[in-house]
Amino acid sequence: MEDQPPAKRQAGLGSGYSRASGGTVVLPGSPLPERAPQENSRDKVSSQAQELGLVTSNNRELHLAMPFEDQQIYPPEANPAPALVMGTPAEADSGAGTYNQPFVRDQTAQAELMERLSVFRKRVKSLAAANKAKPDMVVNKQMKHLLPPRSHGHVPGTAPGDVFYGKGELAITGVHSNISGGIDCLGSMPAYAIVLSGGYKDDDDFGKNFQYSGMGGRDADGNLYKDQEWTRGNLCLRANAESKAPVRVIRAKLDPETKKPVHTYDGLWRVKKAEHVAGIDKYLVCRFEMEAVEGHSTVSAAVTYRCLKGTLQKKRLASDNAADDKPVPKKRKVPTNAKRQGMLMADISGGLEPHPIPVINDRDSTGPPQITYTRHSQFGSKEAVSIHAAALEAFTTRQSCGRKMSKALGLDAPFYNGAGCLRHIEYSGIYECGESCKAKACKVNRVVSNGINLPLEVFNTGAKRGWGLRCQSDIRLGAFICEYAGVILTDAVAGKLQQQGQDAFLFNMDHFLLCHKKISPEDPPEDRLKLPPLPFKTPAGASSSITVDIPVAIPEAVPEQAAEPAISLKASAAAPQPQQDANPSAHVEAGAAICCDLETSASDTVPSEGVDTEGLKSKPEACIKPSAAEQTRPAGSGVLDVATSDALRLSACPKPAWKLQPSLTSPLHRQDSVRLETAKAEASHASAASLDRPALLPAEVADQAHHIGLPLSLQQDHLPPAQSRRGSPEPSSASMETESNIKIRIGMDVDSPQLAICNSGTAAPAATPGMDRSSCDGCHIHKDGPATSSMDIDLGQPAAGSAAAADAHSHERYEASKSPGSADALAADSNGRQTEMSLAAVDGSAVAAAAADTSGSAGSPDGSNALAADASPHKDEGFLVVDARTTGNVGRFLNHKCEPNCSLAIVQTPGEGTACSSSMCYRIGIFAHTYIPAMQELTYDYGYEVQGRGMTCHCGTKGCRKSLL
Ligand SMILES: C[S@@+](CC[C@H](N)C(=O)[O-])C[C@H]1O[C@@H](n2cnc3c(N)ncnc32)[C@H](O)[C@@H]1O
Repeated sequence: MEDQPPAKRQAGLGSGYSRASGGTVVLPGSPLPERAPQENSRDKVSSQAQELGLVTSNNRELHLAMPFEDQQIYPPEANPAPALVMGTPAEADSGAGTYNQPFVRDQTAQAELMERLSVFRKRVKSLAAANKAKPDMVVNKQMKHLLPPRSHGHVPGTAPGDVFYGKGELAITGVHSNISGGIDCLGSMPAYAIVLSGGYKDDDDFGKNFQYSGMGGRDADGNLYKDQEWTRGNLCLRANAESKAPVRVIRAKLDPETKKPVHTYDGLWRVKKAEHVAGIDKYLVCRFEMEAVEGHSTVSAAVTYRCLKGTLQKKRLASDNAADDKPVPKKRKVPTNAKRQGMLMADISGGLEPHPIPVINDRDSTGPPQITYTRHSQFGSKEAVSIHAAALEAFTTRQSCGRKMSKALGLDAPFYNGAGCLRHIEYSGIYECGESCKAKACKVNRVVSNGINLPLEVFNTGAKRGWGLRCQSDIRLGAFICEYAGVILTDAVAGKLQQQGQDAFLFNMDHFLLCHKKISPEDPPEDRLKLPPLPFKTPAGASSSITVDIPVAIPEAVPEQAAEPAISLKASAAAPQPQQDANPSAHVEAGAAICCDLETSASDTVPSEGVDTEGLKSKPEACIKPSAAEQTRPAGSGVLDVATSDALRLSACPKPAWKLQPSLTSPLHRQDSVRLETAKAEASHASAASLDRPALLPAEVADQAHHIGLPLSLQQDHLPPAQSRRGSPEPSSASMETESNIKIRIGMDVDSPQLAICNSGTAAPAATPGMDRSSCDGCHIHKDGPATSSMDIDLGQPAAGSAAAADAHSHERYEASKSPGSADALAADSNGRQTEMSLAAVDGSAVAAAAADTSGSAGSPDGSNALAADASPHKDEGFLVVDARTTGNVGRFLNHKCEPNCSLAIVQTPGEGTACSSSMCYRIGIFAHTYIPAMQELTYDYGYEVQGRGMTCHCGTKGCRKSLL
């Protein structure tokens, strides 16, 4: 290497040049850049060029484009630096070199190189004009004999920052001789050059250093399907690490205008570390940590990251944002020219998501869906904000660190594995960490917070489900898909939308409970859903509830004149009660049963306390019958003072289909009350016949209630065939009553209520007027035993033909609420069109108000007849609903399938980057609960398991329930 002043850098010229970021791109077939003749090499070059016909008409030689005019690593011209020193002979043999001197380009060699490149370009151009396939490969083969021998270090004549168009040009100049592979090497010698294209998941580019994954074991999409081995290129690169021989690095990126790859020679780099580690695809990867050789390298792509894909791009963007102190990724430039067939929009997110989300319709002429895209939910009202804030505050153990929080709650954290996938897909409550958590383990606990990381696309399903969502790549089990974002509304506002039939895009925030795998109550507790407690405790004045739609099994058809269903209460387990709880005037011994037989007739008068409680005390092992006066009311009701120990059983009478099996760990107190209400509604034959959908059985109701914090258990005694989980009820005759709706409200002043409540579901045999209680097999009352609680029993039955009766023909609403101050209440009632279970945190008065509210006009002041005439939709000011009708994200495009591939979880994340006014935020996360191959529609179970307004399900799965709300 001789001492030479650095060459004057020259920008690309001419009409055939397009600018790539930071440099000049020389395109094949374009006029080559011209420059003024140079004294030192022109004659020689010109004669050769003349020979080859590679000189311009004005006798000028051709040159490589010389980008990076603002290049820092070159010494200023005024102060020429010594030439490159290749180190000691030994080092030179190994290719190591010291590279301790600044770089200087060899101009003579540059001219020779340029000449060769010119020939190459000309030939490629002519072959391309003749439509020859892969002209660069062909010409490369033809000119192979002109290639210099492979060597380490800079190829004489090149300089960091030089731009080449295609691997053919890299090969013909000797910068990277392997025209098809990423690693240029021979045998087991240290590698000469690598191309960093950013196409592999395990690559990661941080500019001045990067991580390079080895060769082999990949399928056509770049996914690993087997372990990489220390052979061929991997072995050679490891030799670089051992010998310190530098590697030429070429970064590939797409030219933004031509969309064709542009290769930039980024100079010399060393392999700092070579290791065999588990990659993202779980197979072993040969991974190389690369670092730049100071003064001999540049970072051409660091400013654009266009060569990076997927997680790499996201990581780069994330680190960029962190550096810029911006919480959300930079807005991307949305590509405008759609290439894919049927692509209606290149990116429905308008650049807000890290990946473009195209809208594809290759089936018909339907236009793209019109929505205002939002990455995160926004609050629709101040009320929604305060309910949300109250729910958050309710977590007294709330800590800013999601990991600490989950520990405090005894949850099975960490929630995510190293690849950001849920460790258990049945998680339903997840606490993520924020930016303030600095621990390494906290950093992986930010999956929903980090946002969408999959190449999703909206597409026309063409299967009567409208638009749907799918992913262009395979999705791993437990991977986060997206959140369900929209405008957060209060239950009250959502109820109105629901009344107007505008509920297709409403998502109840506690709906997730139904979207999870249901586990039998017989399963041991440890196998059940791993749920965190939900916000029961609410600051005074605030109100929050969790609402779940729960359909209930439709009982057998009932003759029209059938009257009263019966309910029996039975204390089934004996255990000593604390003496202070004993009530000498009214108690029932543990193991006793209470049978309530209340006759009903049409009347608007609904006494709330009509049961002869004295009779209960004095007539053990007898059924209670209402007084003659009470028989005129439409629904029986009453209060029973019941002694119970640590278990209480409520069973249908006379032939129970389901039993209530509360297993109280704490004794009930005297002021506790259990209210049972039942109502029958008359339905037309048509309605009954249309009940083609099985309902959620009470066991599931209780099971789910258990999982949201009221641990319930149920026993199924006799399940009528008509009520099987997936079966359909028997159609009734025209004059039949089709169901019995039962409202149950249980209040307890205990800290850990454990109650099981179940709809008896046996209206037919129980609802015969004047039924002899002797048919109440096994119903008996014991007088003895401590009285520790009281029960209100309401058996409500709306008048035949009333609006309530007409509307409440197929659904029941279950509501569980707990007041912070006094009583926990669990109630089930009929609410007409909607069947719901809600877990509400309200103050004491709100409980009463809610009860009165749901009771409709026939409700008594104390709400005891809450069920009877209620035909209105959900009226409680409960929890929150996400409305994605017009404002939302891709979550709104996931359709329902009865056998879905995704499930949902409530995720509490830091409020950073969201519209949350508080520091934390509830979000609905959608996760893959199975491995999902690319392009398969992403779906979840909407959870509507009872027939609603008759929308037919078109999910097409084997287990389709045929209907969705
Ligand atoms: C949350 S949106 C899903 C996106 C919707 N497909 C679209 O085109 O925008 C819910 C609506 O999609 C339709 N849908 C979803 N799953 C369905 C299914 N399995 N069968 C029939 N329609 C379905 C229904 O119209 C439903 O009200």
